[in-house]
Amino acid sequence: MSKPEYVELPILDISQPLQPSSLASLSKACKDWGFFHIINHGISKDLCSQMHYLSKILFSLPSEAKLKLGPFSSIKSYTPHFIASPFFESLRINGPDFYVSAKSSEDILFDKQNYKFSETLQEYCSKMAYLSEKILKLVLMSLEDGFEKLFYDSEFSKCHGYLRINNYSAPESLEDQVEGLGMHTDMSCITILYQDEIGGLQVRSHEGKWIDISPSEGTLVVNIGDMMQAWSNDKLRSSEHRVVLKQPVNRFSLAFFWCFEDEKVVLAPNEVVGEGNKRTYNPFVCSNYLKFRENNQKGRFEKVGYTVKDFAGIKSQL
Ligand SMILES: O=C(O)CCC(=O)C(=O)O
Ligand SMILES: [Fe+2]
Repeated sequence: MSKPEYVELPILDISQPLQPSSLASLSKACKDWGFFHIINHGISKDLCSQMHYLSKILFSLPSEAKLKLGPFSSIKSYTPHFIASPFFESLRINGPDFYVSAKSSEDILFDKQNYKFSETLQEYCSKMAYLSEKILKLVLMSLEDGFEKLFYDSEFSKCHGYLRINNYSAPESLEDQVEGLGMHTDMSCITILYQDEIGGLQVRSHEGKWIDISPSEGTLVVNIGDMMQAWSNDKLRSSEHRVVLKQPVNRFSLAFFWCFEDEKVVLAPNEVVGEGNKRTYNPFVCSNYLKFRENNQKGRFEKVGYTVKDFAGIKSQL
């Protein structure tokens, strides 16, 4: 397999108003890669360490305990190994009341011990929800100055978030490169990702090359999801990405997805399409796309019509 190349994605200091040059690099990164980094985001190192600590406790529970939250339980917050990959398992915490969601899993997982599980998750998720709103406004601004004022309240004020705590177990053999999470696009508007220091996240270039998105302390990764790609009439890119496991160690990540409400009709406003440009998507209801993806989950991404383009894209007539 050829060595992945390197891409320099912008690192935005989001504690400061963005300068025109940063907005320009954000705009380019969202169009070319759909990925960028943020720093000074207000998520402390301490909070990330606490999340890591809780994740270790949670995923080291016996399978029987975790499966009480599994696909065949009423709560369904746990995805066991062998669904996404043999190495991947995750726990989902839903908004808008992250505390209640975390507590319902906590009560089933742990007897009476108090690890401050739900409090910590609530703190992390509410900070992520706040950050998502802020970043979405910057992304709108990067499309065109004034779009955040024009569209944020009317189109994005009912967005909601959920967190996936992802655990990748250490592969035994590294002879072939091991896929921890196969190629996919996110269904969100945007995703904010914390990855530990192990590395392995890769984004696919337009030419189909896999490029490493290396971890860096204090930095979060942001990526554009399918909903924003459709809403922006393809001006923002929802890139395929995956996780490869290159070291014989456990890997941990936190993916926070900021999504449209289920009943939202996703349709790029005329101003976003721009005069003289063709629409690239038919309008669709958000939840119908989510169902479409669920039904295709077992299909191989490369072979089966699987993305928002396959679902609602308008085929160009050549
Ligand atoms: O674990 C990672 O770094 C990426 C996870 C991811 O892409 C996802 O959960 O959608
Ligand atoms: Fe993803």
